[in-house]
Amino acid sequence: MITLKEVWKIFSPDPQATLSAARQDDIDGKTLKQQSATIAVRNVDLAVTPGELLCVMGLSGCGKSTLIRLVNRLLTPTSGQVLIGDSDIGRLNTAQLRRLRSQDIGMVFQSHGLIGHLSVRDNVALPLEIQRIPRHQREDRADELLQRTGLGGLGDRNVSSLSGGMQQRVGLARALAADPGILLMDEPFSALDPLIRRELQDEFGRLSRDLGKTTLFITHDVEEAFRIADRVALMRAGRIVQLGKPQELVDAPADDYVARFVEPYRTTPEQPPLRMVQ
Ligand SMILES: Nc1ncnc2c1ncn2[C@@H]1O[C@H](COP(=O)(O)OP(=O)(O)OP(=O)(O)O)[C@@H](O)[C@H]1O
Repeated sequence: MITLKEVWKIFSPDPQATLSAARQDDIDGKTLKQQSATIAVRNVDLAVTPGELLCVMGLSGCGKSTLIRLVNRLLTPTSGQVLIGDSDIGRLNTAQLRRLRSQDIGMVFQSHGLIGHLSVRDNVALPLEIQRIPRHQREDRADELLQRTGLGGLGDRNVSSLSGGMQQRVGLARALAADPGILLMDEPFSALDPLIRRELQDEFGRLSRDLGKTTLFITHDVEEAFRIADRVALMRAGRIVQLGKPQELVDAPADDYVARFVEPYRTTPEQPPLRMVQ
């Protein structure tokens, strides 16, 4: 459903020159710095299968946000291909790209980008308004989604009067409004306090599966990834160092870095397995 093939994203005054040096392993960190170059995504292959919830996790600066922005073509790869279904999104024209973003992909970010002076219902219905769906139809759809996301009856409220957790629910309802097959979630729950965050993680995991969405979910939080993901990809310095089910990373970490990341989930005879490890 979402496929990345040998994708590189390089921020540099001369990305192609940096790319050819990096491909030959002919550039070190010091030179990159001197050239003000960053290899944000380094030769990534990744396939998110239909209906799967795949978490990309890693520390700050490892390339997670760059990766997700390549999937909705907010960024274009320096090299490589991004496919949605069979379609290479690098080849879409402006109208096709607009359709992809408004109908095929729903997005939720940490800063949800809701429109403060609109009601909750109008915020959720916005993607449908852009598609010129008649008012009563889009309001019915918004109310249905508000119900599903635990906000039933709040449609008339001003969105800025809601708590952070509730606003994130509105962002999710809005992302679902056009019934996209794909959800892109970039640290959607990071700003919330731990209790609300866990509640939303559980609800989101259920909802995403019930609705059969294909989800790419970015997080720096291993606990979050292990709680909701079917599979996780651990990124380090632009590379995916391991991709697998949470338990596979725990049982067979690819290297010391992965082992350190999943350390809290390794079991010892005194320590029973944690519930969230699937
Ligand atoms: N537009 C840009 N121009 C130059 N460098 C960039 C740009 N965007 C990202 N980078 C660099 O690319 C690398 C990866 O950044 P990215 O934001 O993808 O990481 P991240 O894992 O999402 O981090 P965070 O969790 O802090 O957002 C970082 O070194 C960042 O400074």
